[in-house]
Amino acid sequence: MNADSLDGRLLFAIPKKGRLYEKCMTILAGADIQFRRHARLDVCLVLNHKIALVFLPASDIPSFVGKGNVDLGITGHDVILESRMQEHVVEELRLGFGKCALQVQVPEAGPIKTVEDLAGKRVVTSFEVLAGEYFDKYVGGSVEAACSLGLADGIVDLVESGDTMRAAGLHAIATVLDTEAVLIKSRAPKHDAAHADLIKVITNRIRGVVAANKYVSCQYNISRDRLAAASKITPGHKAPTISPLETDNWVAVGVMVEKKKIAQIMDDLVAIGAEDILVFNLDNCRV
Ligand SMILES: Nc1ncnc2c1ncn2[C@@H]1O[C@H](COP(=O)(O)OP(=O)(O)OP(=O)(O)O)[C@@H](O)[C@H]1O
Ligand SMILES: O=P(O)(O)OC[C@H]1O[C@H](OP(=O)(O)OP(=O)(O)O)[C@H](O)[C@@H]1O
Repeated sequence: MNADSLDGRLLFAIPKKGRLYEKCMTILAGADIQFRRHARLDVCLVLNHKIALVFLPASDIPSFVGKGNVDLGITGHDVILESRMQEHVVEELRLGFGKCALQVQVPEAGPIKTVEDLAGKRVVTSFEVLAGEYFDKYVGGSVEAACSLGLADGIVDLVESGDTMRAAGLHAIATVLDTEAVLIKSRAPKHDAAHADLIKVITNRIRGVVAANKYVSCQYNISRDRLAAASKITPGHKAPTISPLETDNWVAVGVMVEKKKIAQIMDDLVAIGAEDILVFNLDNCRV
């Protein structure tokens, strides 16, 4: 591929490997961004849009986007702050995956119980900026946040399930930051005029895919006299869709519900007399 073939294309940076990679592939498929990535090539043309995907390490994406070398990117919120690019990028959309927390961890059975106990001690981390700022605030900068291996009294690292931390005999004593994957664009884009519309289209498509992962469609029957109670349990996105049934005083209700709340909501609906409760996953949506 020569540089000419990128002419006029929106450049979209995607993590080339690691924790965010697979989910990014799902998002791109959901947004109908079609491509064929040839082995080992880190730039690839999108077949059905004037876009080229640029596969980069997640940690390099904020500065590529911030400096306007690429137009859009997906990376972790933590990585943006760690590379001090928050002033240079706009976080357009939280993507609902890559959720984890940057935590201060110390040996479970050791003497250190609080962040203050780490004063004057040695902390190892690859998040020098975030850890450095955190310790400046809490223990007056006397903790050395060194990005190197070696004997340490504590570490600052990402925790999702906590398995890695527990396997190492550590436990968390403080959270520096909660993070998730985000869609970012440059605050000072080089090609904004030409690409602004395409950025809007892509952002809206991805917003639809993310919402479809977050919500389910729920449908149930209930007697009309209990409709007010039911509407409190499932208010819906704008309002519930109510359709009459061919039976006296019964209605069918259709609503969107947050996926993580659906089990409790079904319990609550059954408790007020709802019947025939059906729940459907969404493939895609615009809300
Ligand atoms: N356990 C995890 N659970 C959820 N998200 C994570 C987890 N670990 C990392 N992330 C997110 O993914 C981003 C990239 O992390 P990842 O470890 O996949 O990078 P990587 O490209 O493999 O880098 P490296 O292996 O060089 O550290 C992190 O900055 C964070 O936002
Ligand atoms: O709480 P957990 O679910 O165990 O996840 C936390 C681990 O995940 C990340 O590393 P990853 O496994 O992505 O590999 P890395 O060390 O190459 O970054 C992070 O650095 C932790 O080590």
